[in-house]
Amino acid sequence: MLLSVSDLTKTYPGPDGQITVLDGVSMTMDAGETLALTGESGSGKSTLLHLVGGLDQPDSGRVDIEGVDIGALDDGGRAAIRRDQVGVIFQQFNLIPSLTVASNIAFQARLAGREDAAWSADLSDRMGLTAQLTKYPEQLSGGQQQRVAIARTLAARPKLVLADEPTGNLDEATADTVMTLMLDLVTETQAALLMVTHSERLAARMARRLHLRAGRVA
Ligand SMILES: Nc1ncnc2c1ncn2[C@@H]1O[C@H](COP(=O)(O)OP(=O)(O)OP(=O)(O)O)[C@@H](O)[C@H]1O
Repeated sequence: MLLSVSDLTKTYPGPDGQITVLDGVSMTMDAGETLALTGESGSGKSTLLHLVGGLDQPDSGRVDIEGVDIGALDDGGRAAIRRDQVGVIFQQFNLIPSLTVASNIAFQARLAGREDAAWSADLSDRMGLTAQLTKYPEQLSGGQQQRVAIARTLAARPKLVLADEPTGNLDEATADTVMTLMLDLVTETQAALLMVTHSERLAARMARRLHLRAGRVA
């Protein structure tokens, strides 16, 4: 099993005391699986994604990635898991403004010790970014930046890809094309994909679905 989430709870401080955002969420994913995370706005989808990626800590419960309890790791250990095993794609791209598109794409793969020029070139080509490689992020459209963010994550060949509305900024036709590419690429690299989406159309293209309602698996 690649990912195991057990009885995860998370609260945030609210005006009238703690607000429970996740209320005992459990789930698992095997290597290579695709899973759509759906639910109304505020149901806890992004919070769950952050906890799985070790970007935030739960109040209770645990997350295991490849059998390692990431809550038991120190900051350095969690950073190493994020660098080596997990790729995140958020709506806000988080590209590095001072690096070219090509360097942005190579960046995470280099950090993970898996730089592979041929694979990066293949990704750039398939994402339609070859003509943009020497440009800087600010010179790209939103949709192009989104594709760079996806290519950068896949270039490092993570075992688990966490994506929060990765095609949320794209028009429907482009979103479908990028989604097809993403699904092809995760299949090729045997990565698992856990993706938050509000789109029924995109959710239907994933193998499984987990629906959250008020912080619980519905
Ligand atoms: N850092 C925070 N501090 C306080 N409350 C927070 C924080 N982050 C999230 N929340 C609250 O937790 C709840 C769940 O947020 P979350 O972003 O996980 O929902 P979501 O299902 O991803 O929503 P959306 O579809 O709108 O992105 C919301 O009520 C939100 O206001």
